[in-house]
Amino acid sequence: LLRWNEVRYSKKGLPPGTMGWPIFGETTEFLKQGPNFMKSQRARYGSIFKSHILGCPTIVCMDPEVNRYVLMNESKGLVPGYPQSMLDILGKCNIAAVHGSAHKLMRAALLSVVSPTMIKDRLLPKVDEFMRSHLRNWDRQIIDIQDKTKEMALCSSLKQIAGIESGPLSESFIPEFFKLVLGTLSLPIDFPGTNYRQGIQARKIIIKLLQKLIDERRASKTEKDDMLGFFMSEENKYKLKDEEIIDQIITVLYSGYETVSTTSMMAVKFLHDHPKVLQQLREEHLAIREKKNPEDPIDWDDLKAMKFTRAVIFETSRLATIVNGVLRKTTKDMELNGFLIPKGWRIYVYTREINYDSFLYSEPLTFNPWRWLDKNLESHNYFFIFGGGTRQCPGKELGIAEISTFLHYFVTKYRWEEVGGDKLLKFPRVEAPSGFHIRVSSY
Ligand code: HEM
Repeated sequence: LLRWNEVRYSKKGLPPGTMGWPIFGETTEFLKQGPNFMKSQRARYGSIFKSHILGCPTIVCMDPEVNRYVLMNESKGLVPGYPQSMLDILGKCNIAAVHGSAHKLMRAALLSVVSPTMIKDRLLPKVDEFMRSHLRNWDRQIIDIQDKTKEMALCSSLKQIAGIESGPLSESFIPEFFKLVLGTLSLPIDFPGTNYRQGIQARKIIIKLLQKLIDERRASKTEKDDMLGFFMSEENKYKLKDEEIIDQIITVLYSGYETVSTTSMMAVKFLHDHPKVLQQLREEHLAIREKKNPEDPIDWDDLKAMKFTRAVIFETSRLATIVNGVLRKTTKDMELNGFLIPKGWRIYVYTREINYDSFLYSEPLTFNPWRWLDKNLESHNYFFIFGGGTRQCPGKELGIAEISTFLHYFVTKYRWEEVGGDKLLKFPRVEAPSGFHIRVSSY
């Protein structure tokens, strides 16, 4: 079978590599050995090799220059290649499901609700208010910071999107959102009880809840200063249909959920392990607090002054590798770096190893936020922490604003120690399977 499968995919011009078993391919090796599988294949076949993972014939690309090319050249037939379950559950107007001019429109509309002006005037005040109340009463508690940062990412988004705070709406929304997330990561098997079916049902409920909200707002003719209010506003030049607005909202919730929460959790972990970094971070935040009354919120100028915080966030994302890479697929046969890639194949733009490249980052395994202050690393050509090219993360600054505000209140109010023994998995996702527990006390 192994041989048959190799012959089946042995088209001339394809990169070297192995295809594993029919149907399963090399998915088990990929998930079990993770980064080591990728590194050993690279050692054997070079930075571009073929494989069969997660149900598709795939070209894994670990070459920074070629990765950059793939990200910059969507128009040449390199469109997002995310799994079917994700597309079904996130909706047909979801940004990852649209290409060309439709993508341009959806992206521009999305960028307008997370623009610097929106963050400054409308979103940051909400984030600030949310973080204050979320971090209240942690004193002398043992908390699971993984749980708390997940709740934080979701509830902070709900507040920014539609002013949704604790109450009946959030109580019906949150469990459905969790089902939706699980569904997007499952095999598309539409059978009663499967995660996929539950995800599809959760999507329907979420659509109903959001549509009701839109109808109520329209009927009451009130204009709110949140993201939904901006999408619906007369002055907004992007006139989206209701179903498009709803898919945009689901996109914002989904894209900012695991990224923001995991980065925040890992920042807490690295700060705990590196007291000098924590000390400098705390000084930055105490200096901001000193100029304010206790009740004054974090504003745009404060955010801009948080230079070291930004460096801590980048260094956390780099060292923990919150995002291993992104997926594309070919819409036609094409040539890539001298190889011929058939139509419909996945391209795994695998960026993880770039984070540990000693040419870009000296002593790459050391947690050293100062490296981001010395040089302008954020604008180098292979900075892929937030993706790149036409689909570079539109929520980057909003995500950084949220994590910075969280860190502001966390490090100025509390000190903490790990309760210990909690395991952290690094691959395929950064997570603490049994939670990540810390003992918190007031500072
Ligand atoms: C630390 C936090 C974050 C990280 C590390 C991150 C990372 C990324 C990456 C790597 C991509 C590229 C995906 C691809 O090329 O297929 C991306 C795209 C995207 N991100 Fe983020 N993200 C973060 C926060 C957010 C937030 C808060 C939002 C909310 C608005 C958001 C919304 C999006 C959207 C909508 C896309 C797709 C853009 C497109 O297809 O044009 N992200 N993000």
